[in-house]
Amino acid sequence: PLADPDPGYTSYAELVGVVDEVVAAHPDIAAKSVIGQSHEGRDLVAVKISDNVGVDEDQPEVLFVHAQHAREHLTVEMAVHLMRLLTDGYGSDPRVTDLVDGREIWILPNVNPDGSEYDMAGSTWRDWRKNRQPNEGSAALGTDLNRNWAYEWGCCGGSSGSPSSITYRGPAPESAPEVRVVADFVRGRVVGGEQQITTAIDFHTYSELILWPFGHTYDDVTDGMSQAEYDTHEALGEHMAEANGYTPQQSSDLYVTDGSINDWLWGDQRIVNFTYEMYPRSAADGGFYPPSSVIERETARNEEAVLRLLDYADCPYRIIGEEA
Ligand SMILES: NS(=O)(=O)N[C@@H](CCC(=O)O)C(=O)O
Ligand SMILES: [Zn+2]
Repeated sequence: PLADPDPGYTSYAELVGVVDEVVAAHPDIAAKSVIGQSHEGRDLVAVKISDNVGVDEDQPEVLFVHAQHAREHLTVEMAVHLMRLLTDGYGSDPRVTDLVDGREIWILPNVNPDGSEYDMAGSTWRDWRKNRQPNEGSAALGTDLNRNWAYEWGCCGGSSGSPSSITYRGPAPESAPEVRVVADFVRGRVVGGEQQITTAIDFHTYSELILWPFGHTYDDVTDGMSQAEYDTHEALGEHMAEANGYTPQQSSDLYVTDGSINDWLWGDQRIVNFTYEMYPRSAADGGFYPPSSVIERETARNEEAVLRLLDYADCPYRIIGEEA
């Protein structure tokens, strides 16, 4: 971009370059695929990391989603960090090697590239959150991707019907091409009638939280969430929070959301999943725009927590001593 509010953050072009570099350096365990396009036509990329990466092996799959919200740029840096952790560590770090051998890991490093690019195109940050899709009958642009998912969409006052709102849910579930593409990718991981993805993290900023479903209700246990399933989310959330110092809680303890990825991944696909709200804890420490000098520290901070999710990916219910 002509200007750049903080060159330490990774632009979309730089991100594609990093993906190509990682895949070229580790062709046996890393592969890039394009799963679709954003509204403005940018490729939505998926990086698969696993041994025999070109073969769909019968192994538990884990999904990492980054940058649903444009201004949350630290989440793209988290994706870059994870790509490097899981490839550079292979063959040298025994824990990383075992996890890459025994799982198929999918990193979607930026699912809202139009928004990310718009937010960093000027000499100052633009505070953009949504995608860049026009809204019929309105001058206001953008859908909030994290209100556009097709489980209990718009059910509960956890989103807005107004195109100008930053939590605009869109005119219909999956009306945002970026959501449709990612949802189709996840549905595509149902093989022989079974969803191969067992666990997932959707990265956001900020507040330093680990959130689990549901967001659309304050109830722990409800239709689609048994006590054992809730306890599994809570125990795994707490286990990860011990590693990174974030605060673990149900998503609706923060505020009610509807149409979020959390609720769809669990409610529709039965994927045990979490939203990470990364650094900082408060606006006083930079809010959505901490200086790029914190990137290394605040991405490395999540290594152990992510590895703990990968540990349990074969059977998340093991954490409460159950089979499934
Ligand atoms: N990253 S953020 O937008 O500040 N918070 C997320 C929280 C996600 C959730 O509660 O599930 C959101 O409102 O979509
Ligand atoms: Zn967010």
